Amino acid sequence: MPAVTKVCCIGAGYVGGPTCAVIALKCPHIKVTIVDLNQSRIDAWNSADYKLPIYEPGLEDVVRRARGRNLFFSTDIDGSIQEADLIFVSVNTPTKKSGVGAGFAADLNYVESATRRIAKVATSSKIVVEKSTVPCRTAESMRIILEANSSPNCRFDILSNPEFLAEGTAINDLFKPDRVLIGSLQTPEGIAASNALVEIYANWVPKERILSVGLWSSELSKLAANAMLAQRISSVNALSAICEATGANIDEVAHAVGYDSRIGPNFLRASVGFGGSCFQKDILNLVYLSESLHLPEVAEYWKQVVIMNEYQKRRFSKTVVDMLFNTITGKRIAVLGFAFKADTGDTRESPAITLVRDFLLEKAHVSIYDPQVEHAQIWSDLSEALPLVPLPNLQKQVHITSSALDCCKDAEAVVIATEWREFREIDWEAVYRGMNKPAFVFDGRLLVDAQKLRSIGFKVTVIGRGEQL
Ligand SMILES: NC(=O)C1=CN([C@@H]2O[C@H](COP(=O)(O)OP(=O)(O)OC[C@H]3O[C@@H](n4cnc5c(N)ncnc54)[C@H](O)[C@@H]3O)[C@@H](O)[C@H]2O)C=CC1
Ligand SMILES: O=C(O)[C@H]1O[C@H](OP(=O)(O)OP(=O)(O)OC[C@H]2O[C@@H](n3ccc(=O)[nH]c3=O)[C@H](O)[C@@H]2O)[C@H](O)[C@@H](O)[C@@H]1O
Repeated sequence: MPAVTKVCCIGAGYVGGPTCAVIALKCPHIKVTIVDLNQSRIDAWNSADYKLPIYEPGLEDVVRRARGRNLFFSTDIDGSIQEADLIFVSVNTPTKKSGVGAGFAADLNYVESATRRIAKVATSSKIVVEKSTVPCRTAESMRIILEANSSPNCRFDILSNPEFLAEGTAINDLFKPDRVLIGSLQTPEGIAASNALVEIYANWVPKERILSVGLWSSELSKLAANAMLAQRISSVNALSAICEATGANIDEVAHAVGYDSRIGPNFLRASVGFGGSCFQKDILNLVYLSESLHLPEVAEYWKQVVIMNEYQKRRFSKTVVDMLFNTITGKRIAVLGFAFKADTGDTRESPAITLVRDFLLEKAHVSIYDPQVEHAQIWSDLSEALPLVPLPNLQKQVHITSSALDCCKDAEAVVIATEWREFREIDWEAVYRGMNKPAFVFDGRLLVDAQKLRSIGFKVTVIGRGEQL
């Protein structure tokens, strides 16, 4: 099989954009075109002042170095498919909202329409790479669609190459991945296609970190990795509830447990709950897969990870109400952070949305500050979370500010929902002066120095710490 010289990536989102921008940077001999149906997203990727559609540390530098050289962003999907030797399908795979499997199964509509587009317009053979996270055996459906619709002189080899980057550290994760996973059919053609993709990554990833496996193992490994990561967080969050009830300290417990080299220290940070577009969706996907395979005990096991996460969010918002003398009606609650984690402007499944919704249902006034999230995104998320509340009513109850200090002014309580570093460094004495008394801080991210805040006068509650106030 000849070496790949032209790559197309369908889907210019959080994964397609950074992943293929890095491929372009590291492989100057390959032309990479990232395409999307969404014109405004492509315009943002092409913007002269590099106001890119996603915030990701280091991304702008990568795009500056490669864009116009061998990296292009376009809405000419057909043209880009036609010229490419290898096509990444990197479209969204959200949880289905209706029909069979609603609330659990992945909605494969976008994957299917991208696949059908490839089949329709391709005039030469292609390697088609599943980059999106998909249920096990999706590659089989893609193959059937491609073979049934393509012209006779086109051959399609399908690979699975799931992405493991985390938002906020995407560029570093892509530069130095723990591993690159490539799944293929174990036929001579499948292995040749896999080798062609290995050659691309080998431009910067050590070969021993590029793992070649079977197609179905690759698809399942991605769901498994996310499920096991989320499981760690739900485990530590379950323990945080025990800590609060017993006087133990979750930091100390996680540290002690993580010291065991078999367990390891990472991803044991108690929080107000995990968010992000993937953990919940991928676990629900695994639950659905298990149920479809008539494995109800396995399905129940994984479902519990999501149930625990919902419990943690509810538990936290209840603590706020309980501590504020069992009512927050008419009180102002300042929510610091709206993104699902620090260093991203992404709010998908952010725990902050659930917290704000809970506070609004308790008839509180809520101020929100996040250094990266667009105000329009916050309104859209809250409108979706409270579909029965018209936007003008929402706007009477919610106030979005452009600084942490403004956000906290006249509040009864500050709730830390995202671990932005700047929240640790704000002038807490000034915050205290501007608040109603008693002034409460609820730290859902183990971020602040509780003792220091207490010495200023705050009443501080930290997730997973037995000692309160
Ligand atoms: N966000 C993340 O950190 C990670 C996401 N993933 C997986 O990667 C996949 C993509 O996720 P994101 O990039 O976050 O989604 P996204 O929603 O940010 O981007 C997907 C893009 O695909 C475009 N699109 C959809 N159908 C199309 C079509 N037929 N033709 C052209 N463009 C089309 C959409 O307009 C959108 O811009 C998902 O399966 C996700 O589970 C995997 C690892 C990390
Ligand atoms: O498939 C995906 O989309 C990606 O999902 C996660 O990446 P991401 O969601 O971007 O971010 P994480 O750092 O994993 O954080 C997820 C959530 O868990 C929370 N978290 C993380 C770690 C921790 O110890 N505690 C904790 O509460 C974060 O605050 C955040 O809300 C995985 O880490 C990636 O490997 C994977 O590629």
